[in-house]
Amino acid sequence: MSDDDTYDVIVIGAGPVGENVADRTAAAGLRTVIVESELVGGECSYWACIPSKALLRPAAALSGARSVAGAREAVGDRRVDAAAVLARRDAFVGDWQDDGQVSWLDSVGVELVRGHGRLVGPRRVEAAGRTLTARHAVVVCTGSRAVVPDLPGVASARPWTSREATGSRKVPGRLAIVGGGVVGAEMAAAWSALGSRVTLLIRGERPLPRMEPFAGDLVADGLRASGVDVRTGVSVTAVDRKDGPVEITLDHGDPVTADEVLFATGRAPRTDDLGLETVGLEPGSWLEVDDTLRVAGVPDGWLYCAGDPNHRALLTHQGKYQARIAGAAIAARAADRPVDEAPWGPFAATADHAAVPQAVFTEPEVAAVGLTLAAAEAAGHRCRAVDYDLGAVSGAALYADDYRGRARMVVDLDDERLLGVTFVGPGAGELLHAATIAVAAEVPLPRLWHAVPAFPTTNEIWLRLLETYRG
Ligand SMILES: Cc1cc2nc3c(=O)[nH]c(=O)nc-3n(C[C@H](O)[C@H](O)[C@H](O)COP(=O)(O)OP(=O)(O)OC[C@H]3O[C@@H](n4cnc5c(N)ncnc54)[C@H](O)[C@@H]3O)c2cc1C
Ligand SMILES: NC(=O)c1ccc[n+]([C@@H]2O[C@H](COP(=O)([O-])OP(=O)(O)OC[C@H]3O[C@@H](n4cnc5c(N)ncnc54)[C@H](O)[C@@H]3O)[C@@H](O)[C@H]2O)c1
Repeated sequence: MSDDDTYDVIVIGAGPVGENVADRTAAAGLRTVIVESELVGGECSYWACIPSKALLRPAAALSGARSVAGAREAVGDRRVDAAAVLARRDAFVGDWQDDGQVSWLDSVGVELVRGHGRLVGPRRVEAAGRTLTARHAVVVCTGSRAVVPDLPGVASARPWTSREATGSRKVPGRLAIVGGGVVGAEMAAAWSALGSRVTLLIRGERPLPRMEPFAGDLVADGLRASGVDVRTGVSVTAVDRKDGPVEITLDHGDPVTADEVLFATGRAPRTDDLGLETVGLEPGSWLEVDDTLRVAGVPDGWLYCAGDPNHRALLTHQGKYQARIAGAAIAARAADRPVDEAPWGPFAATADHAAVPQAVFTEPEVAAVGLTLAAAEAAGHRCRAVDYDLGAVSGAALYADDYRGRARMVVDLDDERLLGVTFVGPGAGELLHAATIAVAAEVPLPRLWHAVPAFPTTNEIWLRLLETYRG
């Protein structure tokens, strides 16, 4: 082992989360190396958040124009220009080249090793033929991959996963999507707008099952209005592709024929080929962490995990938040400074439990933070849901003719603070951060009454919700 191979911190995986951990530890003066097997920037930059939103935005812009008389006449019933949308997506992913992100790593003083990283015992990582040793911490930031269910015929059907759904250079004539989670709903919206005839196959009652039920219902209405065949309560039993299209058999109802089938059926942690067994952990498992992001059950506390593989919240912004906390904790422990793990302190990822925001870029958009009513009740809170028609707010009516949307806040009746907020409607994503602040800061409702929303913005929904609560 040469001194060159000894670092203070080794980060495995250079997605947004790994990059942020490495940035923090390097900034704290710790010699940091990051190991990446594919592209620096990770799934988020090349096959997930960025390309999916680049595909969705042009259709939303067009709908935005179409929803306002005066602008509507200018755009008529034109569709998006698919070639231009795909070219814009390609630009956002830098044509799947990571030079820009590699230069950034260089600029913040983080060393890059290209190759697959694998633990080979406590504090040791093998990558690119080298054995790297960490003085203070190894951080697993390896993300997640799509799970395709093991159905008859699935392998030979060459299904799409989120990678092909965000990266395809061709618009399939007919696209079937299995799974009504966030990927399924967003990709149905994107490809339908690009010209595919989309069938969305959902085994539950509605899309977005983890959100408030009205959110899934409004999204299903929006998808249907844009031409998507949304089928609920159906399960795929087999898929079959010979040379041409793929045939999808359902447990009941007519089979579906499509040119491509996307499985948007959830994620698995990329921890299966990581050498976890060499440190007493189960390969392929989600890694349980404490609030400083240290992996449970590892003696001496040198192993951390941030982002998707700890299964707290599979979202880029939440993983980056964990990265900031983990980076601070690693730096403090390395310097023998005390690490106060109290909730909401600099070393505790408390928001993971109480205030995770998410925006879903369907039409209408869904924006939610904290608990749904059902989740709040299941957690034993004495609570009340306050609902309001978002379209009845002046700002919304000005924003779009016939604005359709709904808002809900879930109030904890014992201490009069917000447990969760959901907005559904055009542009709802941009309303979310005020709600995140109110939930994370536990702002008492009597004080929120003094936060006056500007007129006439859609944010006036806050006033209407509070008035409704007060009665
Ligand atoms: C279609 C889609 C759209 C999404 N849209 C959004 C969105 O709009 N907003 C949002 O917040 N979240 C979104 N997400 C979720 C988001 O992509 C993930 O939460 C995010 O990518 C997690 O970041 P990460 O750094 O943990 O992992 P990743 O981005 O997956 O990065 C992990 C990196 O680790 C590397 N790696 C893995 N194993 C090894 C190894 N053994 N050695 C070396 N390198 C390794 C990988 O190559 C990869 O580069 C979306 C997900 C999908 C699938
Ligand atoms: N805008 C965003 O924030 C955004 C966008 C996309 C993805 N993401 C994140 O990425 C993660 C992955 O998203 P996802 O949609 O792949 O996963 P998910 O777990 O959210 O949804 C998967 C859906 O597929 C269904 N499913 C599973 N197996 C099935 C089967 N055999 N047949 C039919 N349906 C089946 C599940 O019931 C679930 O509703 C999520 O945690 C999500 O939060 C976020």
